[in-house]
Amino acid sequence: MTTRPRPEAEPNVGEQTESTTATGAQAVALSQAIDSAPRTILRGLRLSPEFTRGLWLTVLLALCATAGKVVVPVAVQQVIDVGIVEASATATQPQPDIRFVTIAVAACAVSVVVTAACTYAMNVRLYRATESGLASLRIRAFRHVHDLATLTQNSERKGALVSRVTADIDQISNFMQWGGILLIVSSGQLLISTGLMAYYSWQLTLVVWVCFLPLFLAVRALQRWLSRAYLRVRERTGDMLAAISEAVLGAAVIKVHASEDRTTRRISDTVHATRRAQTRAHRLGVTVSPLAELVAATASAAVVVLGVLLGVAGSVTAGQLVAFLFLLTLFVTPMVMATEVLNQAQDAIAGWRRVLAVLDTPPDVADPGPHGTRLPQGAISVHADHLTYAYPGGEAVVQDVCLTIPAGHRIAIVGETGSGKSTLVKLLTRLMDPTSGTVRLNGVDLRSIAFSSLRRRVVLVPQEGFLFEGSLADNLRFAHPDASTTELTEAIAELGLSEWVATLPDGVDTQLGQRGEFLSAGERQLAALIRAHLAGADLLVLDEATSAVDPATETRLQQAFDRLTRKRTAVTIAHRMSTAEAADEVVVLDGGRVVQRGPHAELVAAPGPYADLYASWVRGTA
Ligand SMILES: Nc1ncnc2c1ncn2[C@@H]1O[C@H](COP(=O)(O)OP(=O)(O)OP(=O)(O)O)[C@@H](O)[C@H]1O
Repeated sequence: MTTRPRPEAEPNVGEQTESTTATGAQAVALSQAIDSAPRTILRGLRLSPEFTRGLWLTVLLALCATAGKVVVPVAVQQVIDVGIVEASATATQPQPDIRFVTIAVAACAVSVVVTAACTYAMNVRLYRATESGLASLRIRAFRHVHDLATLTQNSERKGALVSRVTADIDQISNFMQWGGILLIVSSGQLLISTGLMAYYSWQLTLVVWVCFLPLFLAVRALQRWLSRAYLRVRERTGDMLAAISEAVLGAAVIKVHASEDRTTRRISDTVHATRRAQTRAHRLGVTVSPLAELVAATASAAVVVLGVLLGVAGSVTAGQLVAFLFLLTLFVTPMVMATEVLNQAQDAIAGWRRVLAVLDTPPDVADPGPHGTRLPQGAISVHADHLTYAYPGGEAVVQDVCLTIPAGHRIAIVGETGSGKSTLVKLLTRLMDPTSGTVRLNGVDLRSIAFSSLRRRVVLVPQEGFLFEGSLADNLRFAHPDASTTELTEAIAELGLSEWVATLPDGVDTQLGQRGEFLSAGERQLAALIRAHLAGADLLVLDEATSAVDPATETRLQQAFDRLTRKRTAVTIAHRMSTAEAADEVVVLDGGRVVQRGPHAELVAAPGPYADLYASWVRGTA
C-alpha cells in the first residue's frame, strides 16, 4: 500500500489535535487588517484591562509632574514682573525684592523634586500595567492560536503564527513602554502649557497654533501611509521568522540534501525583505521630525517678533514674554517627540491588528460547553450517516459514507493514498465537522457532545505522536496529569512494554530530548501507544505509523497495539497487513467512498479492491 507524508499533527492531551472545517473566509482571516487605528487601540485596551487598571492615578501623577514643570516659567515671570520690575518701581532706588525672589526660587526647587518623584512613580506604574497587559494578551493569543482549526492554522505558516504571539506583541510592548509614557506626559504638557500660554497672551497662543496646524494635517495624511507601511513590516517579520523556524526544524533534511546555500538564500531574501519594509516605513516616519523642528523654529521666531511688538504696545509684560517662551519649549518638545513616537505607534498598531486578527478568527468547531451531552461510561458505538466532506474550495474527498461500528469492535480502514482515510477519521473524532451528514457516538450527535467529555473518551493517535522535551514520564502524563508512578508502571506493563522501558537509561525518567529525538521512530510510537492507553479512552482512532522498524520493536508494537485496542472500540488506518488481519472488519475506501467492507478472510478471498491491495502489500513485503 502506498503512503505519502502526512501533514504534521500537533497533539493535545491524549494525542488529540483540534481542527475544524474552516471556511475559505476564515482561513484567510488571519491575514486581514480590519479596524481603524483608534478602534484598534480601543479594542486592544479593552481586551487587556490590565493596561487601563489604575490609569487614573497614573494620569494624575502625569498631571502633577507636568504641573511641576510649569512652576518654573511662572516663577520666572513673577520674579521678573513682581520681584524685580514692580519692586524697583516702588523703591527709591532700583533693587529686587530679595524675599520674594527667594520664595520663588524655593518654590521652583520643591516643584523640581515633586516633578521627579511623580515622574518616577508614573513610569513604574505605567511599566507594570503595560507588562501585565501584554502578558495577558500573549497568553490569550497563544491559547487562541491553539484553539484554531488546523486548517486555519495551516493557512499561515507556523513561524508566522508564532510571530503574532511574540514579535508583534513585543512591538506593542516597545511602544507602550516608551511611546505610551510620552503620550500621557505630552498630552498633559500640551494641555497645561496651552492653557497658561493663553492666560499670558491669547494672540501669541493663536500664532503658535496656526504655525502647528499644517503639521497636524501633514501628520494625519501621513498616518495612513505609515499604517500600511508598518503592517507590511509586521508581515515581512512574520515571513522571516517562519522561514527561520522552518529551516531550524528541517535542519537534518537541509543537511542531507546539501541545500544549505539554497536555504541561506531563502532566509536572506526574507531578511532583506524585512529590512526593505523597515527602511521604507522609517523613511516615511522620519520625514515628520524635521518638519516638526522647522515648524517649532518658525513658531518661536513668530512669538519673539510678535511678542516684542505686543510688549511695546503694552499688551504683555517682559516677564510674561519670557515665561511664554519657556512655555513654548514645553509645548514644542512633546510636539516634536510625538512625531517620533508616531513611527513606533504605527508599528505597534500594525502588531495589534495582527494579534486581534488572530483573536477574531473563530475556532469553528464549536464546543457545546457545559450544556453539551456527556458520553456515558463504557465502550462506544459509532454510527456515521451519509458523511460528506470537501476541503474549502475543493471537491468532496469523503462522499456519502455510511458506517456502523458496534461498541468494542476493531475496524481497519484501508485504501490507496489520497482515498480519504485521514479525512474520515478526523470527521469521526470531530476534528472537523462534515459538510453534510452526521456522526453519532452511542446514538448522540457528535456536535452536541461537550469537548470535556469527548476529548477524554475519544482519543486520536496520529502517525507521529508528538513528544515534548522532558522525561518519558512527563510525556505520558500529558494524557493523565495526575497519574502516579505506579499507574504509569501499570499502564506500561499492561501493554507488555516493561521490558522495553527497563532498557532505557533511566526507565520512565529517561529524558527524551526535543520532539523525542533521543528515541528511535519505533520507540516514539511505543511511547505514543502508552500515552493513549493512559488516557483511558473508550474510542481509539489510530493512524498507524508507516516508518520501518526493527523486528524486535515491530513485535513490541504489534503486541502493544493489540492490547491497547482490546475491549475498546478502535478505528485504525492500517498500513500493516497484520493490523488489517487482526481487525474484526476491514473497511476499504476508494475516492472517498466505502467500496468494500467485511472480515479480512472474506474480503481477501473475493476478487476486488481489497484483494488487489492485499496482493500488492504481500509483494511489497516479500
Ligand atoms: N488540509 C487539506 N486541504 C485540502 N485538501 C486536503 C487537505 N488534506 C487532505 N486533502 C486532500 O484530501 C484528499 C484525501 O486526503 P486524506 O489525507 O484524507 O487521504 P488518505 O487516504 O489519508 O491519504 P494517505 O494514506 O496518503 O494519508 C486528498 O486528495 C488530499 O490531497
